[in-house]
Amino acid sequence: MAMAYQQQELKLPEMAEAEMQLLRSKATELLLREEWKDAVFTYSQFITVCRNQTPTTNHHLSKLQKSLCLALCNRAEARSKLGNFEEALKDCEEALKIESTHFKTLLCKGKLLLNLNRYSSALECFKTALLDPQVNGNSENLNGYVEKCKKLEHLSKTGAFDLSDWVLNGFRGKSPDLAEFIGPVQIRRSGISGRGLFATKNVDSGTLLLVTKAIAIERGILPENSDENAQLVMWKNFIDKVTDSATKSTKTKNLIGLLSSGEAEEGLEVPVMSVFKPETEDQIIIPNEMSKILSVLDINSLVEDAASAKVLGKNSDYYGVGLWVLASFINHSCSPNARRLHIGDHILIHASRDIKTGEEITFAYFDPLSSWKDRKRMSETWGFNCNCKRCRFEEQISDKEEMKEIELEMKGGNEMGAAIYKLEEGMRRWMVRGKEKGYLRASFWGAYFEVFSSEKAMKKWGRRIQGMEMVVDSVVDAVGSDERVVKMLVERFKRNSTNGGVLEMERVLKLGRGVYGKVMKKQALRNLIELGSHEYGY
Ligand SMILES: C[S@@+](CC[C@H](N)C(=O)[O-])C[C@H]1O[C@@H](n2cnc3c(N)ncnc32)[C@H](O)[C@@H]1O
Repeated sequence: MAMAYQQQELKLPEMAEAEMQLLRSKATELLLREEWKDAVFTYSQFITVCRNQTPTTNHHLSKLQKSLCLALCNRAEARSKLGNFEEALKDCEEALKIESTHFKTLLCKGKLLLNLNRYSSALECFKTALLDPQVNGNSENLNGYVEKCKKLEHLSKTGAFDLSDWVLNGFRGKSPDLAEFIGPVQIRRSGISGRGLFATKNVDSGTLLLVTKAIAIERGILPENSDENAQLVMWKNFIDKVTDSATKSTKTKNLIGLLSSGEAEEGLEVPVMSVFKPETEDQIIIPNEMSKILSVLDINSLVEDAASAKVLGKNSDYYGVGLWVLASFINHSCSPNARRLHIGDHILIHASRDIKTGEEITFAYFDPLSSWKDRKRMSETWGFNCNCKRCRFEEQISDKEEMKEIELEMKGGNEMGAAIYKLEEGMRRWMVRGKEKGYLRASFWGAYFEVFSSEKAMKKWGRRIQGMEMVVDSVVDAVGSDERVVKMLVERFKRNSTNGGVLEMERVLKLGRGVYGKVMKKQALRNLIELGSHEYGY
């Protein structure tokens, strides 16, 4: 009996060693074959066997630790390929506890942190890795990462993005480096509904307010005649993606837990801005609200190619739906002061006109250049009744008999010049002043556009209606910059290029900054405006 025990004692480490050897080869092969799930499973088995070993000598201990460190690092690699960044990060941290300068782990951890937008921590990792003597062959690659981290960290602090080269290259080549950025904004309780985003300082049109990466996006090409089924499939895939991200990351789950599900918004917590910063450790503790995920997505998902949005670098059949957490705190207004730009998985929100400290930042969930009745219908589809200043004013005025006649005339496709003339006259008699004129003109923008772009109509009505520049100014004052308004100015600019061209171009560029943001130089902006002017028409 004693003999058998002794034999077993002697054999145990060897058996374990053999088992480890087997698991190691299997896991390496799976890793090479990019079978990430199975690789994670096999490395986990290896790690358990390795941890259960009792080292017999110091040499044995050091051998076991080396094996454990490498296995943790490889499991991290496989987990990161599966998008399981948090778990992968934990593996890296454990591996680095064993060997604080393990080159491969430092590289893996750096890339993970970069993916999680934690630029300064990623930079630390890459810098430490650079100190490794075995770096030689890899130094160029590593220096590239160091530079990228420095650049992104700078961008995340300053918001000094420049998309000029990419735009000027016709969106070809490498897409621009984008970092998460929180500008002069703060979440507060809103007079519109629940919480909203507010400006913490005066900003002018085009100023970048925030840049944030999507939790998940589902994209596809949806031709105009595609059936509802195709949209439903996309929506289901999108829900799966969000759920998957939330399952893999506690932070993501907690952030989603902050979002409104459309009910009892007044009672919702007002989060501090630091929870949205990628470097902030997980600090929100919220009960698991995943059961509400469907309504949260219903209320907060954004379609990339919607009103108040531009998608850069994609074709026109393209359709994408996504969830951007911080942008989800922005309420709707029919008289909005911000717009969004979609580039890759990032959303960039910028002021579409000048905004004052303390003012709520809003964008339009649906087209602000549409009539009050159409907007009312769209806001009901969204599940709320828009009660913004513009809607309140237009609701009142919609009772006037004359207004009803004007609407009918415009709908009937009658002479738009006559209808506009009637509207302008009406506004004079009803003593409509200031911004309110812009509200009504924005509501009937299609008609103004038709008249201002037709030489025949202008010959007949031009003298009797307000000048185009005044109309443009008042519309921009009411709803912020819009590419359709810019388009009209561009066309006029082309017609009158010999007459005051420079000033007009400056004006177009100013409005262009409201549409695309101050994220590119003049020439690139000009190109975009030119592209935009081919895109829209009535
Ligand atoms: C994306 S969330 C905006 C942030 C939300 N207020 C919160 O507290 O989380 C969209 C929801 O906000 C509310 N909302 C946004 N704009 C509104 C408006 N103009 N009027 C009324 N409710 C609005 C609606 O409940 C809508 O479903």
